[in-house]
Amino acid sequence: MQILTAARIREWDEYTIRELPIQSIDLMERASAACFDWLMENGFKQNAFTVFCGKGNNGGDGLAIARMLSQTGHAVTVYILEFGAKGTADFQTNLARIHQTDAVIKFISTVDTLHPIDANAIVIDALLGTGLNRPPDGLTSAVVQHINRSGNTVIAIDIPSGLFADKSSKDQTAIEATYTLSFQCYKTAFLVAENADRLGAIHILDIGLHPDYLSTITPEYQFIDESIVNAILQPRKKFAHKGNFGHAALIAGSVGMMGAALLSAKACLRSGAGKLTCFIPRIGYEIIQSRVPEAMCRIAGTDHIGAIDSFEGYSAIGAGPGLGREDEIQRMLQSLFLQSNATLVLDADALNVLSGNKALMEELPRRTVITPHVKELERLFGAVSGDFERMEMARERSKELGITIVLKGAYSLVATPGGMAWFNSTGNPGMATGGSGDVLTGIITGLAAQGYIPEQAAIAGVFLHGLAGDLAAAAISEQALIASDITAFLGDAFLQLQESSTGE
Ligand SMILES: NC(=O)C1=CN([C@@H]2O[C@H](COP(=O)(O)OP(=O)(O)OC[C@H]3O[C@@H](n4cnc5c(N)ncnc54)[C@H](OP(=O)(O)O)[C@@H]3O)[C@@H](O)[C@H]2O)[C@H](O)CC1
Ligand SMILES: [K+]
Repeated sequence: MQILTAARIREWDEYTIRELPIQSIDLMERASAACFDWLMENGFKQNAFTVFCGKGNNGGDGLAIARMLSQTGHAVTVYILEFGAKGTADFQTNLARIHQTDAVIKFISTVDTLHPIDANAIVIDALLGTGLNRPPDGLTSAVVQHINRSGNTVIAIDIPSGLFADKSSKDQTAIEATYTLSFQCYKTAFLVAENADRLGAIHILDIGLHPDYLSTITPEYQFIDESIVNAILQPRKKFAHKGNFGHAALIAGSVGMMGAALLSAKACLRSGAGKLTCFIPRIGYEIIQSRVPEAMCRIAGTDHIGAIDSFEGYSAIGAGPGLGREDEIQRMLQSLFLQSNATLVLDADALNVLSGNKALMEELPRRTVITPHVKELERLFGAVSGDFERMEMARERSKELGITIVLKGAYSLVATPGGMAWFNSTGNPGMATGGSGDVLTGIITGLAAQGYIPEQAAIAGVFLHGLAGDLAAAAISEQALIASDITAFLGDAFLQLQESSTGE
């Protein structure tokens, strides 16, 4: 699924009106009917409604929905936010149409005309949509706060009023919706943590915008879905041998942190790598040898990793889980960057070492994937004011350094050197648990070892990681999920992908 900016959505609207063709008012009718149908199919058949409308097309949608509700016997009160200016043409048409119904229509022109909302009514928020061009203030802000304070169920049309579709709305007054019914595609605003309290449950409604438009644009953001991952992953050939699937290496673990190495190693093997060598300190030798018999072990250092003589012979090397931050580790990473031709996957302490020595960043090979969480990204590249700036920073640094950046979060973002950014669509809060990141490092390393280029390994890796987590949560709950369950369900994740590609 595409994630489009407000400007792109407007273009898509115009393209549909021109090419389908369809009249603008009929497109509004379709959008409104999709909302009305959703309300009828999702438990709101018996309710009374209070509909708040602005005078743009979002308000036009609100009026059309109100008409449909009134015509089907619902008690409907409509409040129109009135600044004296005329509404859009489609708003005006729908205003004329709603006068033919029993809906009660009232205007809000001052704060004094704000009346308590009927406690039993479902509130429809159609004040402002993707046409928002400044933070709400004055009367608009007062109406938004009035709705938020009511405690009623609030259903936002297209986007909670007061939220920008594609930039930060932090500290701005905005509707806190229970549900958001949005048209056709995700907006970036739906994917950032800073808006979490405003969006409620999001439902994307198909309003039949012309699909051909999408082939005329390169969107800034995309969702990673099954079809994208299936296009990346290749089936294993009948006469293949383990040499065809690469040799992965993991540099991980230290005293007290061998679990991180273990989690990465198992996930790496379960991702299909042909062979795996683990570079570990002596302290972890028996642990890895007995718990992951499929992996080979090379000892480097005693309590933590020390010098490694050769990085040759590996198609991908993952470094970071449970490493520690000793000076020797910094020297080891420096020689890794200089000597290895493999795809590198850097996480956790490898990133902390990089943050402590920014000069080392200049030496990062271009075939590197880094997998920071929010704090690690800021330690690497500097503080930001919010989620949107952070995403932009990931994109910029990815282009500048020529590396792939996986910014981990509820919707992990994969920023690629070509300037594209991909949001992951799988995963759940149960995965916010120790070791989950180590599993991801193992998966991406395992995929890269098989010859997938860094950005493909990152895109397929985050998707598989999230999907395995979703399957694990479905089986044992989000609460009980631990990182090794993600690895345990990787097989089911691969099977689900295969089924979706063969249409079984
Ligand atoms: N393709 C689709 O998805 C369809 C979307 N539809 C609906 O249309 C809206 C977008 O409608 P639009 O008329 O472009 O914009 P809005 O209704 O969001 O806003 C209208 C005007 O409001 C003014 N504005 C902007 N910011 C503020 C603010 N902070 N306070 C007060 N007023 C504000 C601004 O006008 P100004 O002259 O005052 O600058 C806006 O122009 C979309 O969200 C969908 O709901 C179609 O119905 C179907 C297809
Ligand atoms: K709205």
